[in-house]
Amino acid sequence: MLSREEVLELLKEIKDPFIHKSVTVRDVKIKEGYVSVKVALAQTGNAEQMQVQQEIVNTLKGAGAESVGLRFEELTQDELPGDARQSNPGMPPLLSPDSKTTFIAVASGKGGVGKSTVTVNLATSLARLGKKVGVIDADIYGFSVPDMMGIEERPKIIDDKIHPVERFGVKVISMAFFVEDNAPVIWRGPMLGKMLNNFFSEVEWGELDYLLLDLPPGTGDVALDVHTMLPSCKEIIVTTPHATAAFVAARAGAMAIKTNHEVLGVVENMSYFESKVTGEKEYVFGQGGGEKLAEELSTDLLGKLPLGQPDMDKDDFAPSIYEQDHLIGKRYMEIAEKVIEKINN
Ligand SMILES: Nc1ncnc2c1ncn2[C@@H]1O[C@H](COP(=O)(O)OP(=O)(O)OP(=O)(O)O)[C@@H](O)[C@H]1O
Repeated sequence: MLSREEVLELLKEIKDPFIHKSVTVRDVKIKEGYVSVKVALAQTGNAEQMQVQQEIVNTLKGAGAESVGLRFEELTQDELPGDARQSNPGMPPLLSPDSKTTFIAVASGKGGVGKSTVTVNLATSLARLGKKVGVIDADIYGFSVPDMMGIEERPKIIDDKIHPVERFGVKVISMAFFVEDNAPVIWRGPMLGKMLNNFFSEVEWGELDYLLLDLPPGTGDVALDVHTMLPSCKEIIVTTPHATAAFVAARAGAMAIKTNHEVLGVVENMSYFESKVTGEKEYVFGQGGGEKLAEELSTDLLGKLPLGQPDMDKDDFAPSIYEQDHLIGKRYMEIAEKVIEKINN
């Protein structure tokens, strides 16, 4: 089994690509065959981080680690050599005023209401309608998009640019690509914004009609960063039909409105359960939340989605993507059409 000293010795061989010195190791934990390290780099959230990540995993596994957990943070300004301080990268083309991409943030008041499910299915439906679509999985506390879409590969790095993974015609970048082994990630406040900014500047998105962002639930740092970083972002708020859920979601909507983001509409998820045998609908989580929220935010209810799972026996299965001919898949197509219409008008 590797010792802490051996791990530190091995990591000395790995260089921080920006300052050309050994990477700064903040923490090493070893538990049986599992080695977890926390590393600080001059910059993160970019192609170079992914390369360092790969080097560390290969080195530690080569030396006998069974699995490797990695966490990254950035060196402080004081730790950086003078010439590396305060670099100002300028505005990425995707964010420039003549960018043709419409940003759509998908938000919710609380977790577990289906925000990520709505994001990936709306993205897939927009792609099915012939649009060029990207997704940023910015839900740092529960980056679930790759699993939901059945993505197993990692983005490729070509000429220092990260090329998103494409699935169902949707280009995907996820926080999950920047950690190994599902290690829990604890991001400090300012890093989140930087990471997001890098997702715009370091990723080769190509031309996009729509870029959807799966935000963390609630009205925390990342949600706020998105609001300030993307002044013309549109928003979709997801809620369940329960009155309390709608009440909490109203806060996310209020934040969008306060920062001048147009709320495209509300999606009510888990609206009811429909019996396949009798066709009877049961309103398991209550009723009326979506309507109430839409009214409160002076926007439209874009659709109501019943409870249901994708068909497991289909080809090209992904755990959370409904097929185009699935009852719920059809609902998503209708929502996607409404979204396009609302944006064009
Ligand atoms: N209409 C639905 N019918 C059945 N299950 C659903 C439906 N929508 C979502 N789910 C399931 O509910 C769970 C939560 O969904 P999801 O992860 O999309 O929520 P979330 O709001 O993004 O949560 P978090 O922010 O905590 O990641 C998942 O297991 C998902 O598969």
